[in-house]
Amino acid sequence: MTLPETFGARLRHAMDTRGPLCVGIDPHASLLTAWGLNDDVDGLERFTRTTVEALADRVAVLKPQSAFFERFGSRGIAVLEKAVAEARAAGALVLMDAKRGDIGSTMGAYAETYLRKDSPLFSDAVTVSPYLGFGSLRPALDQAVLSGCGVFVLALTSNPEGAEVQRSTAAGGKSLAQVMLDHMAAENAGAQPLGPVGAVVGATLGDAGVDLDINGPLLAPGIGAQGATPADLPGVFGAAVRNVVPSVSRGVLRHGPDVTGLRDAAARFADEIRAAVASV
Ligand SMILES: O=C(O)c1cc(=O)[nH]c(=O)n1[C@@H]1O[C@H](COP(=O)(O)O)[C@@H](O)[C@H]1O
Repeated sequence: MTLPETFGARLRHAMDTRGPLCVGIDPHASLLTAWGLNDDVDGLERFTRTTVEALADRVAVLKPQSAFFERFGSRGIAVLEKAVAEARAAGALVLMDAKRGDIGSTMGAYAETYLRKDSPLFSDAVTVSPYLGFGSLRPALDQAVLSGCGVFVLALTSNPEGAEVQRSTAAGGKSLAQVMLDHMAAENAGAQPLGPVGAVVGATLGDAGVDLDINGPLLAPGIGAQGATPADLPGVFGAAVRNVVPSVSRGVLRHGPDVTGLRDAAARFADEIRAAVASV
């Protein structure tokens, strides 16, 4: 059996050719209203279609946040399925932001949902939580490699409450987040140009204060609405900034529904990110 091209290779190519920006598709009720849409499935569908049409042919990654679709039940999931397929067809990598985490046998079902090629929600990568134990993620890690997909594992999240858990000291004296990052580095060892396991590290954190040398991508949410800026990236990530995929949701989406407004906002973030990375 020949394995598909790796996620790391596909992501690196997308970052090199399109720039590393990830735009999140987060159809908040308040954004639907601001776009002149109803907070219903039709509004969700128009919001999502407009965002995909505006951005899927130019940004490296689109990251739909599953909760905003799930809240409309099966019809919302249908909108999500269509968006994933259309975004991928237009050349964007789709990172499904589902933040799944469960015991390993259930994690296998999540892995099939997002990472098995014949699934209606098949995506290029998915976000997961390792805080049921890194080993509980094994089915997702294995399925990702089989499908040429990625898994983004929460390490240090952008919300202030995260530190209580993630900065706590694990057996052996390291922070819990560092233990998880060490597992990710082990998964990615030897992969070229990047391994399939990414870490999620908030751009809001100041100096991350952990070893981010995991040979994998680093998703950096928190830019825009949560207060971080692209100029903060070198301070948080240091030399690892070249592997960072900075992520913005509301900071771009608030410029819709005008397609040009969305594209210009994404281009401004992309320019600021390029300048910040070049400064390191
Ligand atoms: O995994 C994520 O994407 C994520 C991790 C994290 O630590 N913080 C974080 O904000 N996110 C997600 O990133 C998006 C941030 O949205 P904005 O604050 O509007 O840019 C939301 O969909 C969050 O769920």
